[in-house]
Amino acid sequence: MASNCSLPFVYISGEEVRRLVGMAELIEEMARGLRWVSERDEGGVVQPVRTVVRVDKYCGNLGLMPAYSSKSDSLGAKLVTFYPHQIEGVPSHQAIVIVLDPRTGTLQAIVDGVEITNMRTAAASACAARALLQQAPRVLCIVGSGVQARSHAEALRIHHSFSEVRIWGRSAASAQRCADEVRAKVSLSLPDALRDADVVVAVTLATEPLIRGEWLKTGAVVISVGACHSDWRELDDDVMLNSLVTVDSCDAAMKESGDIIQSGAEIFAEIGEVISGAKPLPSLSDCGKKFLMFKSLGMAIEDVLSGTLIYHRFMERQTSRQPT
Ligand SMILES: NC(=O)C1=CN([C@@H]2O[C@H](COP(=O)(O)OP(=O)(O)OC[C@H]3O[C@@H](n4cnc5c(N)ncnc54)[C@H](O)[C@@H]3O)[C@@H](O)[C@H]2O)C=CC1
Ligand SMILES: O=C([O-])C1=[NH+]CCC1
Repeated sequence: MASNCSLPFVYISGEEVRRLVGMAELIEEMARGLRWVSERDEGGVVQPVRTVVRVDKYCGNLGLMPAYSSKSDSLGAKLVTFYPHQIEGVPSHQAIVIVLDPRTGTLQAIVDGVEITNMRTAAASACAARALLQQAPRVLCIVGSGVQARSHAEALRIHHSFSEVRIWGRSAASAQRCADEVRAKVSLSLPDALRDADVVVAVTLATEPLIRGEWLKTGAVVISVGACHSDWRELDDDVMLNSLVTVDSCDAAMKESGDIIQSGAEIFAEIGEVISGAKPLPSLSDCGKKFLMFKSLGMAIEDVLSGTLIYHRFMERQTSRQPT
């Protein structure tokens, strides 16, 4: 705890986050969190829908995301900024997660929130893919080539072995860099990238519909991670109205998801209800739909469960290194 020893709390960097927690275990942690959220009072999660402070002068946003879980006894909050038109070299999303002692309210840790956001978002998507896929998938298409594209390529491969992973990005050079890093192929045209894909992950900063239903294979699982404002879109009405729609949180979706609000698509369930078995998936032909989709907006509980797990790991390591 060298650099932290004079503070009553610890600071945990992004590099340490990566060392302390793996994607596979975070997937299971997110599955618990998603289930608890959907169990309402019984699940013991308290989390208001994110408050977003708009910084219109700079086209930025500051999200405030507090949460408590009585089941895991975790209390904390994330502060996240997202600046879609970011300047070169500055990440579009920056964050810190604070971990508090739920018994006293005392600050225990400030954890780098960038790495937590990257990992927990992809881990939640991997839970959703596992819950929604009806058969083993072959082709994964990732639309977008930023940091979430990379973490999703890692997380989705944990439970599924894709024979092909495709990346499409607005900039061919950035798509190529991303594809090289994650061992995937670049597709230069979006319809080609989507053709016959079993799983489609949309991780862009698009504000207008980008993915069209006519380009998707019937039965595709679509995971939409971007478009977190009521006036932003990533998917067209054809995708939305022909999908069996699941979300991380109904309350958040009805406030923040432009794709859901503007298309008028009905929400079938929260993904936690599918994971727990409370809402079994109907067959697509029975419900007259073509696609299954998960709309992820990101929830505070995902950050607080991750931050608490990382904090406990960090403290265990410190204790085991203390001279006796
Ligand atoms: N649901 C959740 O829990 C979370 C969602 N997000 C969202 O995921 C998305 C991706 O985030 P990051 O990878 O961190 O961002 P990033 O800045 O690293 O990457 C964004 C990608 O979107 C592309 N892009 C920007 N505008 C576009 C457009 N009009 N059409 C097509 N592509 C476009 C960029 O070229 C880049 O490849 C964002 O919308 C972000 O807000 C991020 C964190 C958590
Ligand atoms: O959950 C999250 O951290 C975010 N969701 C959209 C932008 C950031």
